[in-house]
Amino acid sequence: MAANISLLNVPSSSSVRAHKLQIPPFITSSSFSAIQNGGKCKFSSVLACASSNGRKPESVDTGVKKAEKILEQKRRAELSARIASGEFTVQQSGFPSVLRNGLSKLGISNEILDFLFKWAVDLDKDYPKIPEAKGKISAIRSEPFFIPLYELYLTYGGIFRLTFGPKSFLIVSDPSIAKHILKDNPKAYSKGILAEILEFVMGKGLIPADGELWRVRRRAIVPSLHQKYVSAMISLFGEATDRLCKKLDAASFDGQDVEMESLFSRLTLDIIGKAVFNYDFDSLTNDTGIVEAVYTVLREAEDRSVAPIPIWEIPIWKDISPHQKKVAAALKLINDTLDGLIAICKRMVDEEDPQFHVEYMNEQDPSILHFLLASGDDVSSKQLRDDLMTMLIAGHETSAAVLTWTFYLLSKEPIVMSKLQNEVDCVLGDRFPTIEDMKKLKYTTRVINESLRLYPQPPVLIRRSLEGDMLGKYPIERGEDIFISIWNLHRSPNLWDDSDKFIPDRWPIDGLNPNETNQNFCYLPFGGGPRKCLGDMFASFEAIVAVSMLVQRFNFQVALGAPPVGMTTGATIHTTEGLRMTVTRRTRPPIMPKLEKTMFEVDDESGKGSAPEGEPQLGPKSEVSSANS
Ligand code: HEM
Repeated sequence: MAANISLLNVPSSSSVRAHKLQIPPFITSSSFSAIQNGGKCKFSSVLACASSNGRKPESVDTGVKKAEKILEQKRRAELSARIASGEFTVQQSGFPSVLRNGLSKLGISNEILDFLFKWAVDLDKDYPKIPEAKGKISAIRSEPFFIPLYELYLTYGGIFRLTFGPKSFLIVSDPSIAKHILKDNPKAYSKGILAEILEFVMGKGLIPADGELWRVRRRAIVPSLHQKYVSAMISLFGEATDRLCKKLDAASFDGQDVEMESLFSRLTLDIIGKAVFNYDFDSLTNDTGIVEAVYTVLREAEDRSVAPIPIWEIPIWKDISPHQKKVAAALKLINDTLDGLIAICKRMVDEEDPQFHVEYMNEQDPSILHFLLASGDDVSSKQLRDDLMTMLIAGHETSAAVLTWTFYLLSKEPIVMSKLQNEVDCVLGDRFPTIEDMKKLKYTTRVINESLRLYPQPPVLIRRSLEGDMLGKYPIERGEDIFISIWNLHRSPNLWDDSDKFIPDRWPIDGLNPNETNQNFCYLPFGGGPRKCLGDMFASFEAIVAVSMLVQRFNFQVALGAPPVGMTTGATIHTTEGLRMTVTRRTRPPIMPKLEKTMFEVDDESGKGSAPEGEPQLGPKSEVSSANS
């Protein structure tokens, strides 16, 4: 997560979500308090209709596509007109942070620099100014926040300042600036608002943690996701997906439609529970107290992120509010469960006297928790719990969202679907996928690469500058809140041909697996630099296994009469009203095995699987826009 926080796909609440606020969980300022979501995304490329996936005659599909296009053009024209009319007004700002940077490097404290530079602002007139968009709250009402940011990006470019009343944010959509923040100078940035919001649930877990604590925890956790562990996870993914298939089988037999988003949320919860701390939520089968508790906490994180007043911080409130009491009870249940699992695992490790080595794995319990304890990880139970909770959230909602949007996209492109099914039939026939199949399921991987391009989870990354820095040609000062819009990077018409279209073939089938490095930071579904997602290979394989097994066995169509599939967001992108599909059993596929080349390789020193890096492949346009120019 998501910033893979999110939080937010609570199966029972998709209709509630539709009416939730549309700002990310990290924007808590009261200046945003008035932002309300009208409930439907107007971005027409995500409107689905029951006629997709070849269900109705071609002419209806074409008509719908035309209507969508017209709506999209109209919406864009309206926003452009508002920008032109001055609803967003360009202003100038900037700070002499080059000088400040130099003084900082000489060891002058930030307090002194802050004092000095209050008086020095006027000296800064020679520096270029970051374009500034002044926003009205109404401008981003009724849409997921990253959609208006996209429109503003088209107007203001790869870096601009967005000011709402007293609050201002830098919006970065330029690959070279994103690279600078994430990879070249990451020490100058913290997780900022994100850490503040997530504290109640993740504590000092790996996502919100900064500085030395983050370094120590990352060094301890990364080795646990070694190649052997990830390979062992393939059967876990397969077994969990098989349970989902059984559910779909029953629904298809009964002629019932299914809401796929909530099922994917349960699938990935079951997987991550086993993978991280060997706990079987079994949420695909049961609604136990602990599953409900997990969703209560996730929902609370979302609610807190958009609440106008942090009412939960009022000491007495949490004791008298029934809702806050429920949240506290849910958190306690999860924490107690995690403490219990840690205690059980500690006993197991004590009894087994493990011969610890780099690819250590307990066959009965291959979980990350077991690895950490066996490694002698010297950490408090509270820190361990925070890390486990962080991975639970990070690896749950992100993966669920990827599967949801992949099936949504597939439902709109029957040709892609049949090509995908063809590959799966050839590679798998009717058996479960194995680790060897991961490199053979090339088109499946491309489908997921492309889905991650169009629906990045999360759509923005959050940072706060810890010192003055240069972003492109612009100086910035300490304390700037920054959103790196992955959505904008992934959909930029300057960077991609047919940027809004779902074209898995844009990624050469025998090319390298695309990642931020070989795509020059135009494509960064797992972030980049030292804080890159550590579950990238885990998540990629999880998606490949789930997608391949599902399309191997079923055909999927958006259900007739299903509500349009709009977007809403916490940190990952959710649908507004779920993804209702009609699922039908496929006839047994023929078995035609073949295919050879490797798409994923083992990552060097970390021992963690990762996509290989290399020269840029076809994907983004070769021209990379830059705010430096
Ligand atoms: C498709 C699924 C996933 C996506 C799209 C995804 C995406 C991301 C992204 C973009 C980041 C960088 C955040 C930032 O720089 O602010 C991140 C970080 C992280 N992810 Fe993932 N993630 C996924 C699955 C997972 C899984 C399965 C796990 C755990 C097994 C995981 C654990 C983490 C952790 C712990 C971090 C924080 C790393 C750090 O700050 O050092 N993610 N993820």
